[in-house]
Amino acid sequence: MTSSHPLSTTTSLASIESRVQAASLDQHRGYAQNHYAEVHQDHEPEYFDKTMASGYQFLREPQWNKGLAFTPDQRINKNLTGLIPHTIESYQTQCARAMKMIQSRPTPIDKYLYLSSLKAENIDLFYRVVMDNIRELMPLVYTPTIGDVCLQYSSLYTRPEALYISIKQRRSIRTMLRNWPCKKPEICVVTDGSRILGLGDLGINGVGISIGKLALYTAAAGIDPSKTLPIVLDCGTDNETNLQDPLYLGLRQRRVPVDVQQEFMDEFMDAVKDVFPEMVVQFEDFETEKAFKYLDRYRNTHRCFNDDVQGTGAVVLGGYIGAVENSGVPLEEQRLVFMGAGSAGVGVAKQLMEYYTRRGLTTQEARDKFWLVDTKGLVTHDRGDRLAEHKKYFARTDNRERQFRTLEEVIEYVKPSALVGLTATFGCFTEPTIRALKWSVDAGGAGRRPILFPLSNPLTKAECTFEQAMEWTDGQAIFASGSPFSPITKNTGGESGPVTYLPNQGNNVYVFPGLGLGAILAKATRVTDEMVYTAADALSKSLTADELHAGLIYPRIERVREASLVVAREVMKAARRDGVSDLPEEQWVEWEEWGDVALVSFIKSQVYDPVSFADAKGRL
Ligand SMILES: NC(=O)C1=CN([C@@H]2O[C@H](COP(=O)(O)OP(=O)(O)OC[C@H]3O[C@@H](n4cnc5c(N)ncnc54)[C@H](OP(=O)(O)O)[C@@H]3O)[C@@H](O)[C@H]2O)C=CC1
Ligand SMILES: CC(=O)C(=O)O
Ligand SMILES: [Mg+2]
Repeated sequence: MTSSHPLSTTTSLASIESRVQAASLDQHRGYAQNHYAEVHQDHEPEYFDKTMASGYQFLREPQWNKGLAFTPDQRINKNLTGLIPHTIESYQTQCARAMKMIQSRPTPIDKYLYLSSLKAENIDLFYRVVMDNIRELMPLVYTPTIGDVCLQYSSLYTRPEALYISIKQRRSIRTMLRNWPCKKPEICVVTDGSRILGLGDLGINGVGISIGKLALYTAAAGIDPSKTLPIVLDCGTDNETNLQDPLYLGLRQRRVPVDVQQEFMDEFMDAVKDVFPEMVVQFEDFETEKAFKYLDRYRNTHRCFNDDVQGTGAVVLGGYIGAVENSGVPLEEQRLVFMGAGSAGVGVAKQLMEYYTRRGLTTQEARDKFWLVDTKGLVTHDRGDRLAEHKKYFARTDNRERQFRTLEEVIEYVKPSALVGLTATFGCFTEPTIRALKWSVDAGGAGRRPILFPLSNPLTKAECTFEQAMEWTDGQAIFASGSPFSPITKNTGGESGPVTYLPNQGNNVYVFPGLGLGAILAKATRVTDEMVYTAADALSKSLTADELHAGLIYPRIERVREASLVVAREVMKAARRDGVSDLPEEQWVEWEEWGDVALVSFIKSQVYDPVSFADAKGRL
C-alpha cells in the first residue's frame, strides 16, 4: 500500500462527513467532488519496502500476510513473535477454518463479506480457499451474489478496492492511475456501471463487477492479483434508487450525454496508454450503444476487448460446438432463435456466424441461420421502427406478409433447433415456447435434442430455470445458463433407477481469463478477432473424455483453470499468427521446437499460485 493511496482521500471525506448532519451530506459531497477535480499531484506515490517492514506493518499487508503459516524463522526475522498465536498452521487448516466460517454465515452477502475481509487481510489464503472450493465459492465472488453486492455496494462499502474515477476528476486521470499501488498492472476491468449484469444502471455501485471479474482472472487463470486493476468510471446514474440513497457513493447527477462521456472515455484511454502502456483493458457492462462504440473506437489503437460482446460470443460458440454434436441436428440444419438483440445477443450471433463461414457457408447462408427477437418482436428491416445500428446486420425480411411480435410466433414460424436468451428478463422462455422448441426439433427425426441457452445473469434474470427446461423437454434439452444451477436427480420409475441431469454454465468466465492471460503473455499489441475466435475453438476442445461422456459442453468448473490455460496457449499462438505478439521471434521458434510442451511450461511458470504450506517454508 502507498502512503498516498486513495484511502487517504477517502479518510478525509469520512472525517468531513462525520462532522455534518445527514441533511447537509449532499452539499459536502458536491464540494468534495469539485475539489477533487482540481487536485493534481505531480509526485510519485511512496511504497512500503517489504524488506524493511516488520511486525504489524508486515501482518497488515494482505500480499505479505501468511496468517498462521509463517515459519519460526520468518516470525523471528519479521518481529512477529507474540503478535500471532504460537501455533503454525498449514494453508489447508487455515482454509478449513475459512470454509467453516463461510458456511456458518446465513446469507450469500454475509458469506461474500467474510470472503472480502479475508481478501483484504491475506490474499494468498483468499485465493487458495476460492480455488480449492471454486464450485461453492464462485457463485459468491461472481454471479449471482455479485449482482446483489453491486445493488448494495454503497451500503456495504468499508474499504477501497478499485480506482473510482468520476467525470469531475477528468483532469487528474493520470494522477489517479499513478496512485494505484501497483506500478505495472497487467489487466484492468473497467465499467461505467450502466448495464451491470441484467440489473441495469447501477452507477458507481457497478464497480463490484470489475472487482469480481478480476478475482476470477486470478482464481481462474492465475494472473497475479497485484497486477489486476478494477476501475469504475462514474459518469452519473439514471438509477432513481441510487440518486435518492443518502449513502450512495457516486455522483448525484443524471448520466452525462453520450458525447460528453465519449470525450471522457478518450481521455481515459489515452491516460491508460500513457501510464500503463502494456496493460490489457477489458470493457465490462457498458450499455449497448457504448459497448459497441468503444470497442470499434479503441480496438485498433489499444490493447482492449469487450467481454460482453466478444467474451460472451466466444464462450457461447465454445459450448455451441459441443451442443451441436450432442443434439443430433447437423450443423447445416441448425436454425437459431435469439431472444435479445443487445451487445451480448449480437456479439454471440456474430461469433457463431464466423463458425459457420469457416465451415464453408457463405456470409449470406450463415446469416440466414439467425432470427433475432427484441422487445418489439422479430428484428426486421421493415417493421416500422428505426433500428439501432447494431441490429441492422441481422435484420431480416421475413415479415413481408406477416408480423412476428412474440417469441411464440417466431418459434412457430422458424421451427428452430436452438433458443438463446440474452434479454435480462426472468421467465421469458415460457412453457409454451420451450415445448414448441422441443416439438420443432422432434419433428426433424427421432433422437434429436433441442439446444436451450438461457444466458442472462444473475439467476433472477434467467430466461428459464434448469428445472423448467428439464420438465418441459422431458430431460432432452442441452442446457447452459449464465449463472449456475444445481444438477437435478429424477426418479423415472424405470429399471435403471434415478437419472441425474447436469446443467452447464455458459458464462464468459470460461473465456475472459484465458483470453486476457494469453494477450498479456504474448505481449499482444491488440486483441484481434482471430484471438477471440481461437479462444472459443480452444475452449470447445478443452473437455476431458469424462466430461464429454457425461454430456457436458463446458469443462466442469473445478477445471476452469486448466481450460483457461488451454485458451491462453491458443490465444498466444493466434496473436503470433496475426503479427500482434511483441515477443521476440526467436522465442517463438524455440517454443515451436518443443510443440506445446514448452509454451505450456512457460505459461505455468508465469502464473500465480497461492503458496502451499511447503512453499511457505521458503523465503518471504
Ligand atoms: N452468460 C454470460 O456470459 C453473459 C450474459 N449476459 C447477460 O445477457 C443479458 C443481456 O445483456 P446485454 O446484451 O449486454 O444487454 P442489452 O441491454 O444490450 O440487450 C438486451 C436485449 O434484450 C432485449 N429484451 C429485453 N427484454 C426483452 C423481452 N422481454 N423480450 C424480447 N427481448 C427483450 C432488448 O430489446 P430492445 O433492444 O428492444 O431493448 C435487447 O435487445 C444480461 O442479463 C447479461 O447479464 C451478458 C454477457 C455475458
Ligand atoms: C457475465 C457477464 O459478463 C454479464 O452477465 O454481463
Ligand atoms: Mg458483463
